Amino acid sequence: MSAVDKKLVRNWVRQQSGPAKRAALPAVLLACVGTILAIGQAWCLAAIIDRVARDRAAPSLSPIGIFAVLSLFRAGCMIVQEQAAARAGIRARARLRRSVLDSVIGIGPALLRRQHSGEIAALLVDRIEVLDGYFARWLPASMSWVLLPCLSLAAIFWFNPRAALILAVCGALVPVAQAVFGIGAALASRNQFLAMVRLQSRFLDRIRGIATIVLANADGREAEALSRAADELRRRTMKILRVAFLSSAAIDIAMVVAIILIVLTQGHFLHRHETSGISVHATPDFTATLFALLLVPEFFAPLRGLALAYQDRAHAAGAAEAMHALEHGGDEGIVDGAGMAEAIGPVTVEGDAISYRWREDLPFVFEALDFTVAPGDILVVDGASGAGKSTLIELLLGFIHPVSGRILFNGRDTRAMRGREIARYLAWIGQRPVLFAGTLRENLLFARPDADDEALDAAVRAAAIDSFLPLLPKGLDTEIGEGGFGLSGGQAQRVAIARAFLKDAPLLLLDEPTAHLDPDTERDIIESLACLAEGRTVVLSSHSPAMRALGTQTLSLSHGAVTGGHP
Ligand SMILES: Nc1ncnc2c1ncn2[C@@H]1O[C@H](COP(=O)(O)OP(=O)(O)OP(=O)(O)O)[C@@H](O)[C@H]1O
Repeated sequence: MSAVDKKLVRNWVRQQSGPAKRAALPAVLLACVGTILAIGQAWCLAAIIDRVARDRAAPSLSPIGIFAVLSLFRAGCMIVQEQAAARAGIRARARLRRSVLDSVIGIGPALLRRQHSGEIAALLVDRIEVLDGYFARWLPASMSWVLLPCLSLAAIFWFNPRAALILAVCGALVPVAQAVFGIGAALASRNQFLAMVRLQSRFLDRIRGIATIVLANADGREAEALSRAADELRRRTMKILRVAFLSSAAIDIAMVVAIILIVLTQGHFLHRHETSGISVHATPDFTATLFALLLVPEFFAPLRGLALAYQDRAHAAGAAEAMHALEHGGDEGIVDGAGMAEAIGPVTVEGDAISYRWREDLPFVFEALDFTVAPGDILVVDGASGAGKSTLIELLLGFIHPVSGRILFNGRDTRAMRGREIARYLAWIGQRPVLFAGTLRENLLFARPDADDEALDAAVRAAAIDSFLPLLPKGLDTEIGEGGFGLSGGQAQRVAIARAFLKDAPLLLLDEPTAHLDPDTERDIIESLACLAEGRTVVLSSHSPAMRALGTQTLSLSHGAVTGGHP
């Protein structure tokens, strides 16, 4: 990562921390109350032991009663504190997931050209999930790791200044050790996450290509490669555990040293009794020393919490890096949301001197294309394989933008529209429609979830889905998609057509919709598509002569010229 990117990632973490810190404030306040209660508990316990050891008498009931009440309050405090921290984590993750999803949808399919789908899934699910630790543990710990030990230290200082000094010195060594181990933890955690994403992406790829692997007899080779990736993940996870162990051991050592020093410097209340072993020698320091010793774990607890949560911070930096990469390649040009509320009527689509190339080091796919498609027109995009037909359709979909020139919807530059607004104008049918795991009804309603039964029936009839509905075991409620009932290519294409009918958008983009169909099925599908195209603005790319016959004008990408006109 470049220095500029690192700075951007740091800024991102800071930005996220703002609202999350406010949400974590109740947890921090409750932690302060918990520490004050712990101080009271330590004092009661010291008083009880003092009375038993010094006076060899039964302890009085009042410190025991107070200790019990404080313990109850403290337990309640800890429960509420955990709940407050968890709530802050849930809110923050929901906000982040929403914003990442918005970015992913904003960039559209173009994202899949630069990032593996496994990586995107890992970001949306795993990376945001592990941020729970950042919001629920790291933020409260980082806000209170100085304050809470200071509260304990102040109480000890009041009764036992020498013990407070020892604790302050030992406590000060902990952040130094954490700084050393923290760098290692951040690096180890980042590497572990990268190894996990690599393993997930590999798995996803191989599952998708399972038929190719079996036919190529490559199962042994693939299993070996997967086992290597899994082993790398195991090694990196072990490294994280080692760093975490060392970091926790550093705190334990500081704590033990503090206890030994307090006992060595103030242990004169202990002496060996001639007959009964160790016994207590009454001194005025006894309660104060005991009080300090009892508070040592409390003093170190926030530092331990910070050390344990350090890994969560490292995860957050990794997530920030991934999210930054996502936002970095987003829709820079999409700015104004005007028009979102307006109803969408018929649309005239214009290409005004459009040029496009995929990357600066690649040649232009096409240059200075001009065309106008009015409502009722069907523009057939013509050109040999690789001439740029799908590229032009992607430009019209708004997933990519012209390098120069403009695409206008009713005279409005699409660059000035949000992705969601462009989406309202159009329906798109590609070569293979995506069927999600769910019922046929859910798949159809995907285009318009609020459609009523009447609209759904009309779309089902218009797309001739009713012709194969009786063959499905549960009609519209048959489970289809991944793991569900399989639909043929033609049936799946009908689902896409029905979705387009339901959406009722004025612009229809068709990218080789009959590419994989036999002539009979193609004829039926073309009939439905012709019906769908009526009165709409249509841009069509197809190698099929029957499909192209629907066109009212043709744009030849090899010559950059439009032929034909209104029918
Ligand atoms: N993501 C990409 N990155 C770089 N180049 C690309 C990318 N997608 C397409 N291209 C290139 O752009 C050119 C046009 O591709 P496109 O898919 O638009 O052609 P097409 O006319 O639709 O082809 P076909 O008829 O075979 O589907 C091709 O040279 C292709 O290699």
